[in-house]
Amino acid sequence: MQNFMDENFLLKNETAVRLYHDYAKQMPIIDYHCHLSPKEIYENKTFKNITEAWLYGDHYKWRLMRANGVQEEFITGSANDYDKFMAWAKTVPMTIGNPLYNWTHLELQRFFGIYDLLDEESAPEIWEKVNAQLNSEGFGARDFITKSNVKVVCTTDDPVDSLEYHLKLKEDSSFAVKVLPSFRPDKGLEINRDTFLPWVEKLQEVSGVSIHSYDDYLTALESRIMFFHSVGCLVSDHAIDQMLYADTTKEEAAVIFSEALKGNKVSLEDEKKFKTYTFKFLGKHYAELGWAMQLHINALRNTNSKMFKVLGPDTGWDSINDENIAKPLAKLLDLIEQESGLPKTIIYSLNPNDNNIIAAMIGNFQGGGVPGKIQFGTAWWFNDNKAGMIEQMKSLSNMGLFSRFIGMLTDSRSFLSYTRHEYFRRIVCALIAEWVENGEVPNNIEFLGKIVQGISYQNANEYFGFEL
Ligand SMILES: O=C(O)[C@@H](O)[C@H](O)[C@H](O)C(=O)CO
Repeated sequence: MQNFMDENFLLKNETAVRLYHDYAKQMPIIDYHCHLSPKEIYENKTFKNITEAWLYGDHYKWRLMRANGVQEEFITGSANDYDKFMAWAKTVPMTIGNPLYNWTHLELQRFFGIYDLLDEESAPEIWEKVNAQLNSEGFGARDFITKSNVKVVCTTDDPVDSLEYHLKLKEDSSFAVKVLPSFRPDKGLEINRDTFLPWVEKLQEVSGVSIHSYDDYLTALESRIMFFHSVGCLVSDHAIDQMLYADTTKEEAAVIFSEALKGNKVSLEDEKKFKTYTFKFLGKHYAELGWAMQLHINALRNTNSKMFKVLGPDTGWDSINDENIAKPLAKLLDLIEQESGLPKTIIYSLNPNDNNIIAAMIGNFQGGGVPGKIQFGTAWWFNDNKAGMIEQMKSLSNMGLFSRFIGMLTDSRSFLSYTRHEYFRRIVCALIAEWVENGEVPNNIEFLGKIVQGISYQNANEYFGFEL
């Protein structure tokens, strides 16, 4: 029986052990999609206690605490930080089988040198030990990033954002890590949401373009793309909760936009047309600038209306959508490919039933001399666990090139989440080692080690052009 989370955690045979310890472990991290605050990075935010670092924004933990019967007061409510930590500590033993059980202990091990199991009994001492470290030198936001050997962080940013802190970080030679914005124009595409018109107002203000027409709108969007590019942006990101497509023309999209500008809701068919044409426009500009375009498809967000009113988005009330994606996705990719050529594109679906659809789809649009140009994105959110990662990687390897996979990201709001890359790398090494043990893959450790280092780091460096 294997010891609990020792140095060979998840590594079931000698090949896996060698691949992880001799090849994967030392590779730097490129976190090309996360929700960290550039302000907190710039200010090297410190954390008064482990509750602030762990529980203030992590809806993954919040969901498990709720499932464990913890009252909301001890999750996002008015309880004090110690009581919230105790509520999480009581929940942790109940999370066995969930990745948070392992992530929690990995974070205690890697950042605080604590190898005890976290539970109600050990919590008081762990609270003291961790907080003593958090309140000492070297435990700020920047320190967690540099200690994790992170070379690039791509945050998620609204096109109307000033990028004030990215600009400040760019000028700060004391911090060698690249902190780059990602262009996430969701509010500018969701034409029927109440956020649309206020966002257009803000776009008008920050771009200096008076927006009276769809042409003006596209001009303003382009100006923000160029601004983001000037700050170092190389990635865009789109939450496509429902994959939509409709044949359309710029003239049709312009009429639809004008209707929305008057404050009118548009039909679903017109929403499809507006989104299709605007995506075509965006994809063209992404391709021209060498950006990668991320599509995060099939999330079912804010399902609990009562709690959405209280807590807002990204607070643990989302789940997996089951909208069909194949045809509208293929049509959109084909439209952009025909018109301007697709940008580098990374496709994620929150529904693992879409794994084979995406793994097959990406093969339809590879080319341009770019290895892995169209990527099947790593197991996302509810799939960010051992089974979900293995299933995604098996689909990819069954139909595409696993060796060209750009690998893991944290997608997190916590500075302690970089151990997710270790968790992922261990799973990659175990999967390849299983193929070796089965005689499916030659036991050439140098060759396999090179592939592991590609998936862990080098592929992403080359793919995004970070030039590290
Ligand atoms: O980018 C998204 O829309 C999701 O990743 C969302 O931010 C979600 O709250 C999340 O962080 C899942 O890991």
